[in-house]
Amino acid sequence: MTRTPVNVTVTGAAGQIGYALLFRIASGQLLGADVPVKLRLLEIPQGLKAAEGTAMELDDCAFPLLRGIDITDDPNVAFAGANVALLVGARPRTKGMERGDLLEANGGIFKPQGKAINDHAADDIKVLVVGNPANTNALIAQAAAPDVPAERFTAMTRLDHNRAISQLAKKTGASVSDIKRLTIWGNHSATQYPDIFHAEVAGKNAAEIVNDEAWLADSFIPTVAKRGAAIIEARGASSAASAANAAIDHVHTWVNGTAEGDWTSMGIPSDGSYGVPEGLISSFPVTCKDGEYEIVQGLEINEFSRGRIDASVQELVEERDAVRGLGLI
Ligand SMILES: NC(=O)c1ccc[n+]([C@@H]2O[C@H](COP(=O)([O-])OP(=O)(O)OC[C@H]3O[C@@H](n4cnc5c(N)ncnc54)[C@H](O)[C@@H]3O)[C@@H](O)[C@H]2O)c1
Ligand SMILES: O=C(O)C[C@H](O)C(=O)O
Repeated sequence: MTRTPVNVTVTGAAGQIGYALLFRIASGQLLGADVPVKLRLLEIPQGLKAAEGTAMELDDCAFPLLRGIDITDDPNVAFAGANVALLVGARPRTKGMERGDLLEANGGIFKPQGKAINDHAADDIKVLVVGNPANTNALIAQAAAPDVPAERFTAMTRLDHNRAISQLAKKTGASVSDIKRLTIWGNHSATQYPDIFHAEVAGKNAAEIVNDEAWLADSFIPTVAKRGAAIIEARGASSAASAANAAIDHVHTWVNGTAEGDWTSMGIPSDGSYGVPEGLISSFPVTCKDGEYEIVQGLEINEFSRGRIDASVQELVEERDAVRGLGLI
């Protein structure tokens, strides 16, 4: 355990997801059981006291891998030397707020954070945006960081991916570990498309096993795509522990790789693959190896999938055009 600690910055550290996330990072679940970490917690001034309370609890866990905790409300300090940044803090939509207002308010958060990452983060920085609207917030941060390779900015669709695996496991009676090669395409929103046409259940094609297009269209896809709203309805607050779990999964897979024969879903800048306009941060099937990801190529996209991918991508185009109109990118 003589390794140099990895600097992990978490924004919105005093929020619900932050509370579910920080203990898992400090215990080694984000990067590995032999990787020491230093935490940098970024909050707004009103959140600093609660973040200090969480830091006290982190101390009280006596995690062997945790080598320090800094708390700040200054992005330039929070991202100094950051190797991994989890951008969780965002402005939620409140009553009477239009979509444009939400994008503008989040631009006020993600633009300066992108600039601070550009100016102060470590050369190997990897960024995961969790705060909604995650794909477009990632685009805003990325645009403000021209010196950082664009592919280091990613958005979280791993929660959707995990939700889809769980629903498919229930439907087929398989265990979740038997399900491979599932894909979330598009936006982390109700237009996302969870695709089982290339997925496998215990080595057999999932769509053939299910063999029920009505279930796909009327049950599976809406259940996965609207799960976030269903959790809010049930809990009175948005998903937190499952979102933190997905953030851990996303970064762990990015850093440590996908299993042989499997892939995962990540919101990443498009290279034009599968007809998704270049530069949009959209969810794709990806494999990861040696800290890099690659889009899975050559999948045949049937008519059922094509229309759904295009609809979600169209929403991303509209979000991109809106933030462009606001001068945020
Ligand atoms: N991508 C996904 O799958 C997914 C899933 C669940 C939730 N989310 C999103 O994650 C975000 C956080 O959710 P939560 O439940 O933790 O919310 P929360 O309101 O409990 O916490 C957000 C925290 O961010 C802080 N914050 C606000 N502006 C900040 C800034 N400029 N810098 C640093 N901190 C700031 C707030 O003070 C607050 O403590 C929301 O946008 C939510 O919609 C995304
Ligand atoms: O916070 C939300 O709007 C929902 C969240 O993105 C989720 O998917 O659970």
